[in-house]
Amino acid sequence: MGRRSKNKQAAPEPLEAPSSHKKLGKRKADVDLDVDSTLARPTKKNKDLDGKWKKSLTKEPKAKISVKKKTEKPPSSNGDEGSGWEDVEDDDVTKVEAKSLFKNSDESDEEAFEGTADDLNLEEDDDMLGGVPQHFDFDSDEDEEPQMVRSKKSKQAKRPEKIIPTTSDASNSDQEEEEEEEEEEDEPLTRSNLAARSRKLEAIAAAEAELADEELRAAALEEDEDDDDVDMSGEENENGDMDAESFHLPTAQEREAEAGGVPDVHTVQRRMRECVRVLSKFKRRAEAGRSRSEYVAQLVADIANYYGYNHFLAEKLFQLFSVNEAIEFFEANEVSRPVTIRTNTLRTRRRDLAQALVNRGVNLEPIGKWTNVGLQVFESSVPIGATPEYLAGHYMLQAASSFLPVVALSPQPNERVLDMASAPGGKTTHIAALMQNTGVVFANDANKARTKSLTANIHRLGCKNVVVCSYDGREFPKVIGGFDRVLLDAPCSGTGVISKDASVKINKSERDFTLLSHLQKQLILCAIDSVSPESKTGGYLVYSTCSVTVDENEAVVDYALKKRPNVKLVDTGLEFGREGLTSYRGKNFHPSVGLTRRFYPHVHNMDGFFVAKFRVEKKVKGTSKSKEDEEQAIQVDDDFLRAVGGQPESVDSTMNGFDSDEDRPYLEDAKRRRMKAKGLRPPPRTNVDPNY
Ligand SMILES: C[S@@+](CC[C@H](N)C(=O)[O-])C[C@H]1O[C@@H](n2cnc3c(N)ncnc32)[C@H](O)[C@@H]1O
Repeated sequence: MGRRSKNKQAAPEPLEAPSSHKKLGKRKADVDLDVDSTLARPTKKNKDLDGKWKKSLTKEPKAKISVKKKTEKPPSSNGDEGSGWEDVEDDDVTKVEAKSLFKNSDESDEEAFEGTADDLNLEEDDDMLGGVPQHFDFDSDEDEEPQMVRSKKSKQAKRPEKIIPTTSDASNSDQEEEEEEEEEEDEPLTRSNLAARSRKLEAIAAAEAELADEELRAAALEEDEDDDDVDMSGEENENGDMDAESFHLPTAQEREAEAGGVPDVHTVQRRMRECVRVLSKFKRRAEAGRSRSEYVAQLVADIANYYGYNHFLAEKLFQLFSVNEAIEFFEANEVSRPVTIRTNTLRTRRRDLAQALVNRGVNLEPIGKWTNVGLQVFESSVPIGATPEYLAGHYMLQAASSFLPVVALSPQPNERVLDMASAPGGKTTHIAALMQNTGVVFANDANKARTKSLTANIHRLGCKNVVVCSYDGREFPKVIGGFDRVLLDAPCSGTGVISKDASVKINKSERDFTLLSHLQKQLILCAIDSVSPESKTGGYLVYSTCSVTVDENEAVVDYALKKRPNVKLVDTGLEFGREGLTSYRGKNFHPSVGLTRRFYPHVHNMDGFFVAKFRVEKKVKGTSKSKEDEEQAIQVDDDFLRAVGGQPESVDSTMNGFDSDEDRPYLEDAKRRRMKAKGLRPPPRTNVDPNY
C-alpha cells in the first residue's frame, strides 16, 4: 500500500466494469443514488485502497451497496451569491449542519438543540453519557497540549482522516502500525503516556503531511512518464500497451449523437478511465489519427457529466492539475471535510475545552501541529453547534482552512487591524483572541444583513476590541486607514468549498469569474492603501480566498504587485501548502508569487484555499499615478463593468484603475463605446477575445 494511503482521505472510488446499465444523472448532492458497487463513492473506511485513483482500478468489484449522497447545505439565501464564504458560523446554518453531521451517529439521534443556555439541563447532559466523566491530569508541565482523550473508546471502526493527509512511520508496515495504534488505544491513558502519545501523533502528522505533498508533486511531474500504476485488468498487451481494440474514442459525430440522450454511466466511467490512461502516455496509447486535445475534450465532458459540473467550470478546474490529480480533486469534492472547531482563548484553554467536550461524549483530537487552538471532531453524541460550551463562546465551529489567513496575518496585541470582508466573523474573532482583546479590530462587511451574525459571534465569543461597520471595502481607506494589519478574505467563487456548497458546480459562469476577479483587484488595492507603511509592529496585508482558480488568486496578487510598487510578497509563515503558481497557461507572474500558498481538499484534507501575505512599504516618489490618471481609470472601470453586464458601484474616487493585459480587451471595448457615445468613430478592434 502506498505511503499516502493510510491516513489520507479515502481513495476515490474504483471505476469498475459495468454490471448494470444505469443512466448517468447529475451528481447532485440532494439526490439519493442507489447504485451498485461500481459507482460507490469513496468511503472514509476504505483504508485498503491506495490513495491513487488509478491504482484502485485493479480492485475486484465489491458487494452491492447502497450509496446515499450527503445532504448539502442549501445555497445562501441572502442574495450574497458569489461571496464564497467558507465558514459555517451563521447560527442557523451551524445548527442545521451540526444536526445533519451527527444524525447518523450510532449513539444518538437526538434533535439539535435550539434553545438558549438557560434551557439546558447540564446534569441531564452528563447523565446522557451513562457514566462518570473520566478525570485527567492536565496540570502536568510536561506538555502544554496533551493528546485529547476520549471518555469512552471510539465507536468508529476507523477514524475519518486527519487534516493534512498523513502516512505512517517508514520503519513500520501499515499492519504493524495499526496493531500498535490499537494497542495504544487499549492501553490506559496515564499522566506519563498522555504527553508522549500527543507528541508522537503530531510528529507523525507533520512528517506525513510533507511526504504526501512531495508525492503529489512528484506524481504531477512524472505524469507523462510513469503510468504503470493504471491497471486495465488484462487489457494491456505484453508490452504494456493498450489493446487498440479495447477502447475507441468517440468521433465528433458520435459525441453529438450521445449528447442527444442521457449517456450510460458505465460508458462514461470507462471512458474517463481510458482517457486518463491514454493521456498519461499519449504517444504509445492514442488511437491513430486522434489528437491529445480530443481525448482531453472527451474527458472534460465526461467529468462534467459524471460529477455534475457545468462544462465551463469542469474545464477551468481540470486545467489546474495534471490529469490524474484533476480526478483526485473532483473526487475530493464529493467528500465532506472533517468537522473542526477553534478554541476561543478569550474564554478557555484548548485542553479545558477538550476535556469538557469529551465529557459530553465528543470524540476529538488536536487538528495538527500548525495550530494550537484547533480541534477535529470525529464523532459526537451531542449537537456540536449547541453545547453549553458553544453557547458560552468557548469555541467557534470553523473550517480548518479558515485559520490559515489569521495565522499568516499574525496580529499583535494593541495593534489596529482591519478585517475588510469579515462576516460572519470566524476570522475576526480569531484575530481578536490573538490580540487578547487589546487594540482594535474593525470588522467590516458590505452586506449589512450578514453583520448580524458577525455581531452575534463577536458577543458570544466575548470580543471586546471589535468595531463592526458596513462599507463597501472599496471605500477604504477613505473611511478609515492607517492600519497595522489588514485582512482581505475576499468574496470569491467558492471553488475551494464545493463539498460544502455543491451549487457552485453549476452556477458559476465565465462572467462570474471576470466580475469577481475585477472586484478582488479593486478590493486588494484599497486594502493595500489602508495599511500604514509606518506601522512600528506591522505593515502587512493578508489576501485570502476559498477558491482555487488562478484568476482569483495569483492573478490578483500579481496585479497588486504591478499596481503598487511599494508592496512586496513575504513568506506566509504557514508550514504547509503548495507554492503559488508563478506561471499559468502562458501567463507569467512575478517570481515572488511563489511565496503565496495553495491548499487543496485532495492534498490537505481541508477546503481549497489561497493565502498571500504582503509587506507594505513607504511609497517611493514618482511611482504612483497622477490623480488625473486615476480618475480616467475609474471611468474605464465603470465602462468595463457595464460592458460585462455588471453595475458600476458608487465607489470613492481613490478607487484604482485596471490596465493589466487580461483586462485589455474589456478596456478597449469600453473605450470604443465611449467614443461611439460621443459620436466619434472608434478604431478597429485589436486581438478580440473570442469569448467576449
Ligand atoms: C469570504 S466571505 C468572508 C468570511 C469571513 N472573513 C469569515 O471569516 O467569517 C466574503 C465576505 O465579503 C463580503 N463582501 C462582498 N463584497 C464586498 C465588498 N465590496 N466590500 C466588503 N465586503 C464585501 C460578503 O458579504 C462576505 O461576507
